[in-house]
Amino acid sequence: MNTNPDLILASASPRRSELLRQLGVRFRVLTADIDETPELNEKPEQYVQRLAREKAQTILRSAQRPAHLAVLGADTIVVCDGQLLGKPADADQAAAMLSQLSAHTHRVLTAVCVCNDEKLQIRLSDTEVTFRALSAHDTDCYIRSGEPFGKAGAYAVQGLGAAFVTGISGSYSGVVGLPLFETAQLLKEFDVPTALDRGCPDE
Ligand SMILES: Cc1cn([C@H]2C[C@H](O)[C@@H](COP(=O)(O)OP(=O)(O)OP(=O)(O)O)O2)c(=O)[nH]c1=O
Repeated sequence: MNTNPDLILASASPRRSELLRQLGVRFRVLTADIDETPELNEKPEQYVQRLAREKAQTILRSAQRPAHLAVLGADTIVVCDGQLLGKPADADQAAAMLSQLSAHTHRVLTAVCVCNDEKLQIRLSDTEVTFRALSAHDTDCYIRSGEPFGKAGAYAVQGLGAAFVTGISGSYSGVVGLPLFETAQLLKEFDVPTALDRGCPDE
């Protein structure tokens, strides 16, 4: 959706592009590479919102951005037993994350930030996800599928990982990486049209 975009999506995540397309937003992707190291004593809610803001602001300040366009950045983390789980660096980390999630309820936090030259707004989506107990065979096969990599908490609810999920309370799209209710609200505040605002969806 590159012709006459109404928004810049500051994300390399194919899931975020897919979800934004679901709203019928006309956007262009520019990716922001930021340092994702948590600060000392930073709470998960603060961390995820800071990262979403930094992703959006990095692109807002970049020379590549067409001056009039608002920018959207987002970040997703998993919090289990008070511990923050990001994207696993390797198979061992993925196995450790999955064993932590097994037979537990965890939270998935996704922050969305939209900004332009005048203002910046952030929304936070907080969803509870419950996993069934995972066997060593489940974990091994799942890691070999490759799906855990590039995903916060080492799973994808929109993929094979759905077989582990017994329940969700909150925003499904937030777990996948972009909470669409909150996103649509933010876009309205920035006068970025969705297909609903245009009166009919893009074909
Ligand atoms: C929990 C969960 C996460 N994820 C993904 C969403 C995000 O892409 C990823 C979390 O990593 P993020 O650091 O939030 O995003 P990203 O590195 O993929 O992309 P960018 O920083 O360029 O925006 O985990 C799923 O796809 N499904 C899930 O069920």
